[in-house]
Amino acid sequence: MARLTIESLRKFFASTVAVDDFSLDVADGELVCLLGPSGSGKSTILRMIGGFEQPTSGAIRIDGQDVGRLSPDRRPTGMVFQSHALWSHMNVFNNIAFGLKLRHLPRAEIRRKVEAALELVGLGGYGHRQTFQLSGGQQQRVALARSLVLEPKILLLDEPFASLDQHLRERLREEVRDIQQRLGITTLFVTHGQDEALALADRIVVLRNGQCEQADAPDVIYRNPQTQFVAGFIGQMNFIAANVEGGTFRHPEMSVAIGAQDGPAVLAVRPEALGLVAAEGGAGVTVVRSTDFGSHIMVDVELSDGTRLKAMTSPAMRWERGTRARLVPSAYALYRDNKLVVSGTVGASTAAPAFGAAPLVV
Ligand SMILES: Nc1ncnc2c1ncn2[C@@H]1O[C@H](COP(=O)(O)OP(=O)(O)OP(=O)(O)O)[C@@H](O)[C@H]1O
Repeated sequence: MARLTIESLRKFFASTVAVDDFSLDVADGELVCLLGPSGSGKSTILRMIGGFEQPTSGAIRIDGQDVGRLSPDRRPTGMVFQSHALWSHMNVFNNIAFGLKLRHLPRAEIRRKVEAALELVGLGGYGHRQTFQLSGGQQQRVALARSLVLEPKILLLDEPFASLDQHLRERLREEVRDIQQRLGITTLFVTHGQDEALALADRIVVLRNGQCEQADAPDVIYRNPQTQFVAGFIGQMNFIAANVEGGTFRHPEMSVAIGAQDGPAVLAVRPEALGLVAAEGGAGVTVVRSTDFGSHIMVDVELSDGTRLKAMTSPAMRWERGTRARLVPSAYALYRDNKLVVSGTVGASTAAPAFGAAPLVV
């Protein structure tokens, strides 16, 4: 087990700022997911930790030791890439044994460690296979075993399952979580997939333009997003732009007493916190689509200004296209210039936003 500390990391590629003043502390045995859109700097951060890219500035410490000047093979890190890059001229055993042979371990010990690693990734008895005889998922398992057999202090996973189909990806991520917990290995996992991050992580770091937007436990990221970007990036979110006037967010179809300063703002409401009631006399919003997911129905509605929103309703209610409805939000967050101003539940008094203290946006 090991602790990873990243201090003010920066990486420029000519005029491109890939990583911009990024700091992070990862505790012993913690699994942190780096999540963000394409080009937000996730892989570059991982590659700098693994030693495959030199930082422009900043420090990377593992258990307090600055590893910045060490080559990848001298760092206590193991990295698994999206493309497994197994050596095709070697069988599975030799692929996994390669790093141990470089360390000149006795043959019996190499055999014991390789077999243990194969068992760990569910490939016991596959040592003699050639890599082309393996499925994509099995090849990624070998890549994982090849890293784990070297007993790294820090495991770095760069979208390791991105090339696999959804079903296999879900299965392998459960297995990785299981192995990671059994070994208690400190892990950084890069992913595009919010579901993957929500399912796997002890903590999610949401990146944007090389900077950290928010680093928190998955439930906090989902329920209490501190920026409009995070609110829109994780899960489904409705955004409505309007003015706050006299302490009330005023949109023709949705007014919420909000206790924020007057001025333009964006109200965010999750579909599960947006209720619909039938509107009388042609007032309200218009139902444009209703999709039955079995456990719930997702109703798309259109506001008078053309804004489309999603409301999650119970299967007991049917909403035909063209029906008029009134919006009843139960929880919201208000953002201004990307920053959270206030969040709350409708009808309850609104509190100043503070981690843990602010009402949840559900
Ligand atoms: N070797 C390189 N040379 C020049 N620019 C690079 C290089 N590697 C990355 N970049 C740039 O740095 C930025 C961050 O890239 P990075 O690959 O870290 O993003 P990412 O979040 O991992 O993206 P993706 O999800 O698409 O893999 C991007 O603008 C990218 O074009």
